[in-house]
Amino acid sequence: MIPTKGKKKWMQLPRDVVVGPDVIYDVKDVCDDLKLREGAFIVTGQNTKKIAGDVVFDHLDDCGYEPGIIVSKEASMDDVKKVVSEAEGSNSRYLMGVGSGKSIDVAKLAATQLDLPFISVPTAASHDGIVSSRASIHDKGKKTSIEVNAPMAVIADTNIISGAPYRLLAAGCGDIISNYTAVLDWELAHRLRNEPFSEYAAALSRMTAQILMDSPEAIKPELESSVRIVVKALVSSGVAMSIAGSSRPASGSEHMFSHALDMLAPGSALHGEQCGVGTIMMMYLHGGDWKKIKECLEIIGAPTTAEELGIEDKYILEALLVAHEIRPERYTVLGAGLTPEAAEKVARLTKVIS
Ligand SMILES: NC(=O)C1=CN([C@@H]2O[C@H](COP(=O)(O)OP(=O)(O)OC[C@H]3O[C@@H](n4cnc5c(N)ncnc54)[C@H](OP(=O)(O)O)[C@@H]3O)[C@@H](O)[C@H]2O)C=CC1
Ligand SMILES: O=C(CO)COP(=O)(O)O
Ligand SMILES: [Zn+2]
Repeated sequence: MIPTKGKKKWMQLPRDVVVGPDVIYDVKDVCDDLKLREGAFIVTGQNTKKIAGDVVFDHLDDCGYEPGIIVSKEASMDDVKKVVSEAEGSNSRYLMGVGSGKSIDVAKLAATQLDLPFISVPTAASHDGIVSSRASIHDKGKKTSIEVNAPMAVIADTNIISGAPYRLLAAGCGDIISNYTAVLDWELAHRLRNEPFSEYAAALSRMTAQILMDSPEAIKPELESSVRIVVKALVSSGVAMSIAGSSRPASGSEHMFSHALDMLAPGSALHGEQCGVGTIMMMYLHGGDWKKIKECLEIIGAPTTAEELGIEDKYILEALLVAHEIRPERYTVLGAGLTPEAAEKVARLTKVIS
């Protein structure tokens, strides 16, 4: 991983970002460009194996690159260990995460532990983890966000991503829109706690959310152009995080709320969906235009209520109460925590709960 001590600034960015229809067949060219040939090890998911994992495997196999493949079921430390052991056993020289957020995170962390290059091949544009230098992994009953090496390349086939359930793309939009409150929280921490702040990272992150907010009607199901907009925005968010050297520009109080929900009501809603709903409420707390956020998510077709998330009201309220404890070192608008009355007020006023 990159050394970050002292005044040194070391930004880790992907070298190749390939976005477009059928770019999955460019995988060999990308590997060649990175001087990675034999010894690919593919980490894929149960559903995404057929959709993309096998395609990448066959393509590299036909080229004589002798790939290996493993199916990961969950983003857990156990799965990471399995991947590390199999990749070591087969003398793999680089890893590829081909699938959704789970497979990409497992491959990303395994590659970092093995000190091997990593290529991200997302089958859905559901959050900016497809390009970031973080991996969210379950360990000992808790989900932790771990710093890892950024992907050497991102190959986002817009045909494959258009074929994914629309819900995943709408979730990706929620993750992008959440940049607004993340940056507001960061500015607050800079003013109140003198936390280091990067104007460039903040501006890029805010602009990325703004582009989406300016034309939410451009995001529609099964439209290649919509996928292209969202993928580019997710890459841009990832770059903002790389410039900052942390997830600060894209993860604030709304992400803490989402992380709290992951613990209280696991498996109910997608990361980006929860972040979108969190953004509505955190924008209210910031005194900003939360109605515009809600309206934009509604146009896209992303959830804006507890019911649409499939989460009971009581978990929304509990998550609001514990969110500030998720990452105490990251100061946000939640400060030292909301009172139960304040939590209920924000959730009701924004119509997240009824
Ligand atoms: N590293 C980071 O910076 C970040 C990581 N995360 C983490 O990522 C994970 C969530 O990722 P997310 O992608 O939202 O959800 P999941 O990884 O849970 O994937 C959702 C489902 O969609 C399926 N799927 C994906 N692509 C397609 C497709 N093209 N067609 C049909 N089905 C498809 C997956 O299948 P399959 O079973 O094959 O995977 C899976 O069943 C969480 O663990 C979260 O903590 C979230 C944000 C940032
Ligand atoms: O999801 C992220 C940014 O969108 C990553 O943020 P975390 O550091 O909170 O995991
Ligand atoms: Zn996120």
